[in-house]
Amino acid sequence: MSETLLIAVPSKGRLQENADRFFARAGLAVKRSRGARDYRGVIDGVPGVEVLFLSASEITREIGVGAVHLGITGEDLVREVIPDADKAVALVTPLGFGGANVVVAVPQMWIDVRTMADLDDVAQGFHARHGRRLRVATKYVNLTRAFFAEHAVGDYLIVESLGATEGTPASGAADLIVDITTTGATLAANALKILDDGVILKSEANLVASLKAAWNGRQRRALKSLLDRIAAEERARTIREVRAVVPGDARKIAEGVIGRFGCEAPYGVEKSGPLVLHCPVGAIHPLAEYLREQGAHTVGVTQAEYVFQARNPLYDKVMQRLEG
Ligand SMILES: Nc1ncnc2c1ncn2[C@@H]1O[C@H](COP(=O)(O)OP(=O)(O)OP(=O)(O)O)[C@@H](O)[C@H]1O
Ligand SMILES: O=P(O)(O)OC[C@H]1O[C@H](OP(=O)(O)OP(=O)(O)O)[C@H](O)[C@@H]1O
Ligand SMILES: [Mg+2]
Repeated sequence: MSETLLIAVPSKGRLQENADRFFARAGLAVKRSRGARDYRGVIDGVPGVEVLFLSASEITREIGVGAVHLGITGEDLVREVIPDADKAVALVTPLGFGGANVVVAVPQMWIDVRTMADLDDVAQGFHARHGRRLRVATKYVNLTRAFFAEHAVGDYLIVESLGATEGTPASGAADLIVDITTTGATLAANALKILDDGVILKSEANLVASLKAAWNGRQRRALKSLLDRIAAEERARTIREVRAVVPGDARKIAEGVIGRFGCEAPYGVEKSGPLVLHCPVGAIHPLAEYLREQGAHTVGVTQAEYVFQARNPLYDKVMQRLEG
């Protein structure tokens, strides 16, 4: 393999646009090389990185065998496609898009079937009544097998489906399905309902690192350089910078709000202030209220573009998994 770090990025489908936006947010300009090799690209200003444009399912396979170092793909695909995924990959960070649940859904007409236990009852009597086993249409064969085994449902047959899975109960090709859903519109249009305990996985797009790939020093440095920008953007997005001047000892107030609101004082606090805090987005309003109760005249809140920290939790996570 070459010396470069290979990162696989969705080239089409519903993850592509969001993946482009994710890189842009982190200040990473992904450039497609022109000409015959335009399924490859580079990232401006980050040497030693090569980008591959693939479909989400191809990305997942490549990560699983260690043919690429990093990729963006759905957790559903990771768990379905990669054997022993927990050992083969590190989920570096969830990306906040591509959200979808993998679910067990049955015809709405099956009014007595609400849970996996009910489904087991149906499965057990099914062969005697119909002369064949219950059929489950899905492309998530491995997730289905594992989930049904967990619920001790054994008497069924998987019908592999590569598209229009939701239509198979109506067409008679299957009795129920396991598929991915976001809005539920496709299930509803096909008169299917999700079992009460039938959510197999809540998935979203992740930045995923392969633990099977060869990671030499140059590739690790390139990873650090990428994750440095990604972590700084993530930190900036999830906190707000809060400024205030309080009467009295600012260090005491800082101590209080750090415990109470989950804030940090990243630049330290002098006795005479001012307070500069990094606080979780959800804590901003109660914090602003509190600081005014403590005598602050004005509380300013801004969103940083990047917050670079000495330790990079994303890089550390990958290194721990590689070395552990
Ligand atoms: N409503 C949804 N339906 C399907 N996939 C979704 C949905 N929402 C998010 N996703 C994510 O997108 C992934 C699939 O993306 P997409 O269908 O665009 O590519 P793909 O299935 O890999 O393409 P192909 O099958 O052509 O190789 C899913 O595995 C899932 O992680
Ligand atoms: O719950 P909903 O919001 O209705 O979304 C779910 C549907 O979207 C996906 O199909 P997609 O459009 O990707 O077509 P595909 O089956 O060809 O991948 C998925 O396979 C479901 O059929
Ligand atoms: Mg699809």
